[in-house]
Amino acid sequence: MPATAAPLHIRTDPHSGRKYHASARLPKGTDLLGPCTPYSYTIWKRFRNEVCAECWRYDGGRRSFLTRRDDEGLEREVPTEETRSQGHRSNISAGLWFCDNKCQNKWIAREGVEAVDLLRQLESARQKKPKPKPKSNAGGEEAVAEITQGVVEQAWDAVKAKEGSPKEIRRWRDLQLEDYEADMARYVLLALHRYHREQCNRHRNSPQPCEDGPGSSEAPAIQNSSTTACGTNGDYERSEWQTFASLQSNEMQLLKVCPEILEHQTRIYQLLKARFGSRIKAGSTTSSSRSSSVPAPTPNGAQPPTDNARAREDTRSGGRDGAESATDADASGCVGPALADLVTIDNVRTILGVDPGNSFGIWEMPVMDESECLGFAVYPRASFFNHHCAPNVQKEREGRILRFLTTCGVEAGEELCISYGHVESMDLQTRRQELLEGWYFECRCSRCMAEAAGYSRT
Ligand SMILES: C[S@@+](CC[C@H](N)C(=O)[O-])C[C@H]1O[C@@H](n2cnc3c(N)ncnc32)[C@H](O)[C@@H]1O
Repeated sequence: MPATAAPLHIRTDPHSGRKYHASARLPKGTDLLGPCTPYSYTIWKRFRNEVCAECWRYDGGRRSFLTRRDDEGLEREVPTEETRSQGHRSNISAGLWFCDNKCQNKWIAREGVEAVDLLRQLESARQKKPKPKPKSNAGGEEAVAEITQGVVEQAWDAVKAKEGSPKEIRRWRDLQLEDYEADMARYVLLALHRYHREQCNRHRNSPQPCEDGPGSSEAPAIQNSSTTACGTNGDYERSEWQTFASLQSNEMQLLKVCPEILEHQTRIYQLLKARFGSRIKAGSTTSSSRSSSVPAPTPNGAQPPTDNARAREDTRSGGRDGAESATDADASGCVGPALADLVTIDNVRTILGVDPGNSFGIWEMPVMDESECLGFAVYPRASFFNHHCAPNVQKEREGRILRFLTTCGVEAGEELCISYGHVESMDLQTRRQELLEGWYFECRCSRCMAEAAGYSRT
């Protein structure tokens, strides 16, 4: 195999979707994707003060190694009137703790310093005291309403119908999110912010909308054998959003099991829309477009396209409902579509729908039965690995980086699979049940198929 050839490629199967296969014979220990970094993540509130936001170090609850907080110690511009009016308050923490300034600088270099302000604004909407849970009925079990696709669409249509109303936007801006909602809202906001930065970089690097790139086809091209498939440096040059948004949505599967999450999801959207996605200013009665009527020049001096020339992008390449993209400079100096344009119901549903079934738990290391789950993260290209109950690939976490290594020699054409959970030692029925409940699919790996065929003959 030539040194630059990709060790794996994607094939699609009618039963289990996209999956990786070996492009050539691979020895044990082959690094399949290179170092993968997450597109977005969240650390649960409970662990926020005990985990480094960059390297995810966790020391059993001790926090003496965490010496930096948010953007503390960094030279920052004084917040503008605009950021202040949007809720920036210096006494509100963004909920980021770092081992040291190295970790802090790394996080800020990747996410952008404005991400700290965004998280601060979000944290100001976190409920200070959790509301007492409503008392359950006599049997102790809450009645769970049946949920259908129609019910879900109706709920979102009702939200959509109200989002043009300044009165509703003012009400949504004042929503106080429960911890689960605020933690999920952080994951959504970081994904939107990253997508925004990708868009800005594309505009900066090419004035024409970019049609190609590794994520634009259904099966992303894996360019290089071991160093850049997931990428650490060039992440923003290629549109990883397209890969992220193409991941299988498990929205309905999750809501069928936990119907109460629908209300959490709509509240998350309402808050994000009101605080980050609305052109309606608090106190105004009309919806206005981007405030400046004079478009800012692009960095190369050219005038950006006028409103009429604004490109409408397809949703899978720019949001499922095709957010209209503005191309003037925003408050952070970013040239390209505004973050506000990306806060759409379809984008938020896409992001929330990707978590169940695709995200990787951030487990306390070394992973043992009693390890804490500190949060979760989505690594778009890594999510194309299918599950096998006798996997030939194992994942290794080093800080926030995941690597995928073959555990044995693999023949050309053979499928490359990881294990989604610790199900290998269970019997067929228990394994299948676990995977159905935790990951929403009936396992059709060769081990399960062979065992099932054996059982059906006896
Ligand atoms: C993380 S995704 C893997 C990528 C997925 N195949 C795709 O096309 O996006 C998990 C989904 O892949 C499918 N899948 C993964 N492993 C499978 C297996 N062993 N048997 C059946 N379906 C599987 C299921 O639909 C599952 O919900």
